[in-house]
Amino acid sequence: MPADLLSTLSADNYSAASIEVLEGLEPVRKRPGMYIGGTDERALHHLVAEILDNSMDEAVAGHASRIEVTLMADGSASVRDDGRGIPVDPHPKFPGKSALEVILCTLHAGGKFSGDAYQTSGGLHGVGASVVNALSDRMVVEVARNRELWRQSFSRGIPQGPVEMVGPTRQRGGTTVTFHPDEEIFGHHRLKPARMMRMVKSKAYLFSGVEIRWRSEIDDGETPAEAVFHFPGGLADYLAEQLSTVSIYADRPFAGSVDFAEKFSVPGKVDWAINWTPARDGFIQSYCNTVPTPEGGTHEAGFWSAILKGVRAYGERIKNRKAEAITREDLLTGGCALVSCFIRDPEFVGQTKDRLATTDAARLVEGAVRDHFDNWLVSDPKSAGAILDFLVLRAEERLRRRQEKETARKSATKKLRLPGKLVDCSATNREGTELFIVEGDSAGGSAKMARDRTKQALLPLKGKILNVLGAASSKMGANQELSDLCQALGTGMGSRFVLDDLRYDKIIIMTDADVDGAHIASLLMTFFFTQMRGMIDKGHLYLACPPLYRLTQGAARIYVADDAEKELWLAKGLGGKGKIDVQRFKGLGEMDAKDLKDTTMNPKTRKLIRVSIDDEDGGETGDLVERLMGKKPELRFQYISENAKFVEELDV
Ligand SMILES: Nc1ncnc2c1ncn2[C@@H]1O[C@H](COP(=O)(O)OP(=O)(O)OP(=O)(O)O)[C@@H](O)[C@H]1O
Repeated sequence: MPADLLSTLSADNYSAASIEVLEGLEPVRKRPGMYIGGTDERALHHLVAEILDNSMDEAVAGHASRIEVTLMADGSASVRDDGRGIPVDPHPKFPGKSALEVILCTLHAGGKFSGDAYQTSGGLHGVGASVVNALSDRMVVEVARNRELWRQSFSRGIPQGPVEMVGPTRQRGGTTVTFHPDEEIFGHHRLKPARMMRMVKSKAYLFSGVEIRWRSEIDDGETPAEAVFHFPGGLADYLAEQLSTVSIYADRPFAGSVDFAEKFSVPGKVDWAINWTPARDGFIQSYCNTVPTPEGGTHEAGFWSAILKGVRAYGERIKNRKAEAITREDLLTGGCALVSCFIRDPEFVGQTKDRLATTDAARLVEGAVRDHFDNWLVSDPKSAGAILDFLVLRAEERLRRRQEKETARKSATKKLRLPGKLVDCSATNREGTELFIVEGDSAGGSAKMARDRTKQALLPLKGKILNVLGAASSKMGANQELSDLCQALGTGMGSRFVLDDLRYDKIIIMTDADVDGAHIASLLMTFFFTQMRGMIDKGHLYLACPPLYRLTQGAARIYVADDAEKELWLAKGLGGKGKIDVQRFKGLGEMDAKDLKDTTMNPKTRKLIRVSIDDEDGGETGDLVERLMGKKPELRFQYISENAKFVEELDV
């Protein structure tokens, strides 16, 4: 919504009384996204990570060696460790409250701030356990200390009584946290055995000093009900498992572990493993203090820097001048790496800790890995030579492509047989360009007027495209709409897909805000997911979010996305004079060019959703696409019955 409008709308009723102060754990329930990144399935599993990370911190600190994680039949999760046990004695600063209650019911309460109780911990904000407590309708914490068992129960962050001594126990120490995620927050999402077990297993790989026992009372038909994870081989084993089905360049990966105390006189260490394969795109999975950092950060930067310098130096050593051209981008093509560092006082971006920001981590990791890598390359000239040749080839390919691309767009537009209905943009290179795939010719009309002709291109599609799941490739090739789409994108599909040939930066699916529109968008996403997966992985695919209503009251005008938002504004008023006029857009074609531009196309005012696949996905997305879009109606039916609650909420 334009900013001037916003300000006129609510100037009158904004006063001191509008300023609320949320108390206790209230802010967590009000804005869960701020603490766990949303309320979706990923966020739900993040609750388990928070509790498991606490037990891992106990293990890494040398106080626990066994952790048990259980997914229970009622959807609760329980994490038990044999560590020191959360302190239960009265807290000196909160009279009448135990340390346990303070930890569970107060944000920013914890034992990891000073570094005395834990040297290198994944926890640092003192928030995790209380957030899980706030977002669970039931939580029970049991603590064994000095052979006494203590227990306290909570509901939605509120203690259901004080901590009580239940009786003697044979356990010397330990903590068991059992929680049931609140459906008010997470709706129909449930903890999934496969996803939980993957998380548990990866933790065991990250710290060989721990044994993690997994148990699930929920049977998903594929995940074992019980398993014990203990990996003395650490990351090298983890990488070998991940690359077990592809050919690799080095028989044994470049793997190792360096204690920072020995080299730099600071606490902490780094473990790593890397190998190259010609068979798939590379990846890096990084961790800091056993917390996954899917967005990377300084430890990853330090690692790549060591590898890059090592590869170039080795090239120089064996007089292969071409190695100078290798860049970090080339390392990642086929380079599969795991990096896990342990440092004191890590600085992460956000509570979900997706990226490490500690500057020093880059220096420490680079310094630790570099010498080892040089030695490894020299000690195994066969693997080193093969990897160097592979990387030089990748660098040459990249340079050739870049050269081609510099002249490409212009000549490609001439050379390529572009589909007649493509309304192309005039920019000569890809940067900043967008292709809107629009539903129907009429929508194409107003979009044509609304677009920025230098950067925004349009491809109107007629009706529904072919559902590619289960369709023979000959049928796909013969389908006019799909072949237009491929030509416009310039990339080829399936095994012939080449991401570098993509002619636009962003591909934006723009369909009506109704059921048909959603169906067309899902057919297109299925097509991209199965035939042009790299486009999604590299973040080029987006969904436009056209509004459903336009509300006008005198001079005030706003666009809203759905009925709930409409009702809200109808009740509140827009701040203009007279009656509120409601216009429902039945389709994009009904919007005039200005409406479409302001709400959906202008990069300054629109909202876009980026289509992405969860890093920890492990095939779940493919599975779901197959169930929903595949040829077997019984799978679709099964999904709908299992998720009936969700489906009831759909606007059909
Ligand atoms: N399993 C456990 N064993 C021993 N102490 C624990 C355990 N779980 C939690 N604690 C104590 O409770 C404190 C608070 O935990 P909480 O998860 O709220 O925050 P944190 O781990 O300090 O930081 P973060 O918010 O980054 O996770 C910890 O710092 C630790 O002192």
